[in-house]
Amino acid sequence: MEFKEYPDRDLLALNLADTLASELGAALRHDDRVTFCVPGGTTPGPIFDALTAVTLDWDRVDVVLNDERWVPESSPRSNTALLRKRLLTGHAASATMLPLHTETEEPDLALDALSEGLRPHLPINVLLLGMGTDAHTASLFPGADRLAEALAPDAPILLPMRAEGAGEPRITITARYLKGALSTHVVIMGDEKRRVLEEAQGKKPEEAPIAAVLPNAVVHWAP
Ligand SMILES: O=C(O)[C@H](O)[C@@H](O)[C@H](O)[C@H](O)COP(=O)(O)O
Repeated sequence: MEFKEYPDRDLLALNLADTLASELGAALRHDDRVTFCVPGGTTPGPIFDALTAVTLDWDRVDVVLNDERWVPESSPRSNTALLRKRLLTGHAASATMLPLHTETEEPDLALDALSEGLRPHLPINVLLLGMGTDAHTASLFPGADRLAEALAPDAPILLPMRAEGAGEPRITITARYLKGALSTHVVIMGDEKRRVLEEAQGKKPEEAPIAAVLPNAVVHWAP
């Protein structure tokens, strides 16, 4: 794991957006299409804002969420809606969003169709992950009902996930396919998340799921 510390959140957002854009650019020189996998939640908005100002062959970029909350796109908790608003705009408006949500009542019913939609776009070229203060990443929550399956080496691409700390049911890319990414960045802000991340390094992914992706990750932190 590599740890990068920034003096403040604005500088983190600008520098990390720059790093992600140059990795996407390098991948685009090599491949016809490139998969960029990103978190929802509150942290990545300013990074997305900076990315939308970057000139890239966005029309050859496929964007997919790490995970989604099973709520309609009209909900303020919809990560899909966040992406449409903050990432698929400006220069990045020509990128393609690979869906991680459908209007079915439960994520379980949409799993096969969404997984088949993702399969041709794997492995992920550039992966950005967030982390919660319970050490979850994507929707790999400690204590979640299907965490063991999602951490298994033979896991399917997607699994539904229900956990106490998660609010609504979720759908998540499993650890196997997150770990298969060609480049991995984790973004965290604040002292509490830094402490949680440092402690997670000595723990098993069953206890602190972020530990599953840390060995190959660059962690970006600002106070
Ligand atoms: O849908 C989600 O909730 C995310 O994808 C999730 O894994 C997120 O990255 C962390 O919960 C951190 O969230 P914050 O950035 O809001 O702290």
